[in-house]
Amino acid sequence: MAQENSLSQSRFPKLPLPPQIMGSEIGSFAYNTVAHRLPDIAQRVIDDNKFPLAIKPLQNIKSRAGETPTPQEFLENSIVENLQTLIQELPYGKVRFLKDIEAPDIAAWNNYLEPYQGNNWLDIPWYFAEAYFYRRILEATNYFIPGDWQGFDPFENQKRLGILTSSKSIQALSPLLNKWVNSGQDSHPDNLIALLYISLWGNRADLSLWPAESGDRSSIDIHQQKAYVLADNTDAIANQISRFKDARIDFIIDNAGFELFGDLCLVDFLLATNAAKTIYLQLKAHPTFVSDAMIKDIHQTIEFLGKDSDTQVQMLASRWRWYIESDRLRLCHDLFWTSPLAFWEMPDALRQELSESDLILIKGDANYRRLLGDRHWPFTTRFEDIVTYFPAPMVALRTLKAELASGLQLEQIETLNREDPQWLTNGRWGVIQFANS
Ligand SMILES: O=P(O)(O)OC[C@@]1(O)O[C@H](CO)[C@@H](O)[C@@H]1O
Repeated sequence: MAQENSLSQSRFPKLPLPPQIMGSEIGSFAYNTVAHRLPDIAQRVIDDNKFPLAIKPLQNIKSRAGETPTPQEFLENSIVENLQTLIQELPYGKVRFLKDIEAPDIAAWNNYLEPYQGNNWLDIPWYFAEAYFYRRILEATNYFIPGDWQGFDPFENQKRLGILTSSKSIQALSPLLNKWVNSGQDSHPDNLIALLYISLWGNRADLSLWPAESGDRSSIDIHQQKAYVLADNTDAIANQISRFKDARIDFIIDNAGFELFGDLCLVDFLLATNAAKTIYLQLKAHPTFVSDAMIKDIHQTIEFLGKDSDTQVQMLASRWRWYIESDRLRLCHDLFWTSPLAFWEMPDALRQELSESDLILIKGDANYRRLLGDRHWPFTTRFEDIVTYFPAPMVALRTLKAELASGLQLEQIETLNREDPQWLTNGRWGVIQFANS
């Protein structure tokens, strides 16, 4: 039941674009991320993995003023030294072209980087700096280069710990989900709404902000959290989905770990009630933003759940495995999802594909930032007025972890500024916004 989603609509926002968020905004969360959080994340990559020590001390490359390591020098150098060089570059070093010429995205990335040559990490758009940073982590660890570390996920340990620390919540949720799924069609819309909240609050367990070792962030009281949803379109969303039969739904996934478990619970319900005939999970083509999920993370999560001691968890895992085997749950990845581009810069082929969807669910803070082009929109700007360019009806489920927002009321903003000054970045608040353009 694919509605004809018009592609003829403008593929760019209709509203004039406000300025981009820049790391150079001293005192901002963007500045703190580029100057402090990203170096810490790179250091954690070193600490979390047993990379080989320096094969050959980094040639005193810095003496060749303005030059950067050749691909061979990079290969001869150790992964640890590459990561340490990256740490030293942040934030006043110059951004440079990527060197891992074997990578499938090298031409695209070096095209993105062209206009920023000579800039330091603060003088480029914030989202660009983050996406580039995570791509530089893969260059440093030889992710795309044939050899011992090709295809190695440098965040694997963090992701694994992320799900291990959520076992109690997984075992608490599984019987509930199995009951709702087995009640099938006459399952009450309240169950769907509860699953939207579970998906939303799973986004709090974001490993780029809170390393897995900082403990279980998954145990939350869903309905008690309603008060923390600043824009809540769940009723309209449930109403729309209640009219679906055998629809196509796309889910632009965010993080692995407990967040992914919550997202797959929502997927399970949509498939079991036949609201959706097929669900496409849009996943990352390579590791990024520490915990962002790839196809392998889906398989590993289901495998992990299948080995749980609790039969309710085992039951749900076998059902999820069956959805994949019966092609009702399709795992897709695309290099656009790891690119630094705003969502309105999506390639035509991907845009065409997504236009076939009856509803697109979009998870997480980084994706929300890309929906808005990571720009300084007034927080009262209507969300649906910004995302008019999107090729299908969509729902954003986001906990606020960046200084950007839309669709809020002025009095809300004033109250939040007074009562919780860190409300934009502490992950305590969320939005569930629906744009049915
Ligand atoms: O997309 P997610 O996982 O919800 O959050 C990712 C993210 O919030 O992590 C950092 C912390 O704010 C931001 O730089 C980035 O937007």
